[in-house]
Amino acid sequence: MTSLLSVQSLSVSYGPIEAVRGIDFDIKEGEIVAFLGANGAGKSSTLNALVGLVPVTSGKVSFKGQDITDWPPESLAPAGMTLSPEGRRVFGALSVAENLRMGAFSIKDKAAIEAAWDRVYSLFPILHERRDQFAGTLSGGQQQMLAVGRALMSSPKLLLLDEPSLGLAPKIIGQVFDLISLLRDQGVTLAVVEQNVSMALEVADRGYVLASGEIVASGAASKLARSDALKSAYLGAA
Ligand SMILES: Nc1ncnc2c1ncn2[C@@H]1O[C@H](COP(=O)(O)OP(=O)(O)OP(=O)(O)O)[C@@H](O)[C@H]1O
Repeated sequence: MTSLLSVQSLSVSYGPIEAVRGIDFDIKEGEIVAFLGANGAGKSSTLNALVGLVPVTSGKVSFKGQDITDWPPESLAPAGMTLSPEGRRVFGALSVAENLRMGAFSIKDKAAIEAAWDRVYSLFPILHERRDQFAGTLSGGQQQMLAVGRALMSSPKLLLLDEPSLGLAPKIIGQVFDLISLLRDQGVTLAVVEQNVSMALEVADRGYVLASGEIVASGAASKLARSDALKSAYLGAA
């Protein structure tokens, strides 16, 4: 399998804080890759740097064989990579349909936008039912569907999901992981940051464990699930 995304020596700093310290990883076409680690390990900073939401301090990011390091966020969706951010960040005062429309900002063709809406509504019929409702009035689970739906509007090749199950009821969490598998079956490659380690490793092919901005373990999900490095990363001992 060829690498869809290849990252070399990626570092991200916020002033004096080194959030990500020279990490290397790759994501192959068709994979689900989990990024795990305790709070503050650098997972969100990593995903945000991939889509240009925070600056890359040093290192190189290649997507589909092209150097995309330092590309601005608005050029990543048309290139085929989108992020569903932590905390959903839906626009509460806009309707469901308008939120989705924003995910298709780079699509000019009206028929293509309609097709994208149809695709998302067929994945999430509840969003179709509530398409004219303010997004702020949706439940947490529905807002999460909307955030994922918005990221899917540009038909990404690679979808980055930051904490998709955060704050959701246990019953809904299962649906989120079912969705991740379904999207992969539909040809989307996924990188998933998750605190729900066991469910993430059940659905993922591979994983990377971060601690203090470094990768401390990586490998097949089944192997990682049993690894001591994973346990130490959460106990803060890695
Ligand atoms: N905008 C910011 N300004 C300053 N420091 C930041 C900023 N964002 C993150 N950090 C710091 O960078 C480090 C890594 O944070 P990051 O959010 O990437 O970790 P994380 O693994 O995603 O954790 P969490 O699950 O809590 O989001 C932490 O020390 C955090 O406090």
